[in-house]
Amino acid sequence: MLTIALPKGRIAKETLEKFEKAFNEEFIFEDRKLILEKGGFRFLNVRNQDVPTYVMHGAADLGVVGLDVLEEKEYDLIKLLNLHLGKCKVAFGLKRGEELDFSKSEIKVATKHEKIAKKYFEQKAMAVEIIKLYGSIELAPIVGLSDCIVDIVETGTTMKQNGLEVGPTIMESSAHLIANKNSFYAKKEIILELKQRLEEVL
Ligand SMILES: Nc1ncnc2c1ncn2[C@@H]1O[C@H](COP(=O)(O)OP(=O)(O)OP(=O)(O)O)[C@@H](O)[C@H]1O
Ligand SMILES: O=P(O)(O)OC[C@H]1O[C@H](OP(=O)(O)OP(=O)(O)O)[C@H](O)[C@@H]1O
Repeated sequence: MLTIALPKGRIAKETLEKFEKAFNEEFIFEDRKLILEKGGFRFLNVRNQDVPTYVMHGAADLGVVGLDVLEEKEYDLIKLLNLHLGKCKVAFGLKRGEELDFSKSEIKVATKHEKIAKKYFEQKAMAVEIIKLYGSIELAPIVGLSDCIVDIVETGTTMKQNGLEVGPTIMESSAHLIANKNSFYAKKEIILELKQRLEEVL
């Protein structure tokens, strides 16, 4: 049986809709149940950021997750299919009217995306202090916690309403179907069949 980790939260609804179309059946995790069995597949209801962890450890063969989370986890997983949902970018946010002061000996960056931010500054050979936050990232430069932020931008409204401007983009993101490498080679036929079913409803 193939096990697929599906994300809770922001991209849950659109993800379930894709699977509903592909399977031509309703997909509902009843009440507090975290497992759903459908058409010979087992679906897991997990936190968005935990999806790659389940797939990496082989507890799920496949998963659906945003590229931003995948990049942040740095796991060696197969990207099978772009589902073209949950579209956003990971970008800098700066106080309106300000620019990054590259002459500073160390730039303070508040972010949920620690590794993505660190890699960006490493490539530019710039010293950076990463301040890990778990939400409300846009507050950080306004109250002097950091010089800038690296965060998800979808419409840009949150930055705008908090006195920030969207700066350079680090990466574009959308939800992808991902696979565990061993599962992919061991269960290639069924995985490719599922991929095709999803492709047909995109
Ligand atoms: N405006 C947005 N804000 C946040 N994520 C967005 C937005 N637009 C699209 N996304 C995508 O949706 C994914 C899910 O976001 P969500 O807020 O549900 O989870 P999370 O906070 O990253 O994870 P968790 O629930 O595990 O803490 C993100 O990883 C990103 O790829
Ligand atoms: O560009 P926008 O359309 O305004 O969307 C971007 C905002 O949405 C996300 O926040 P979320 O709602 O997940 O809150 P949190 O990060 O504070 O948990 C993200 O971290 C940004 O703050």
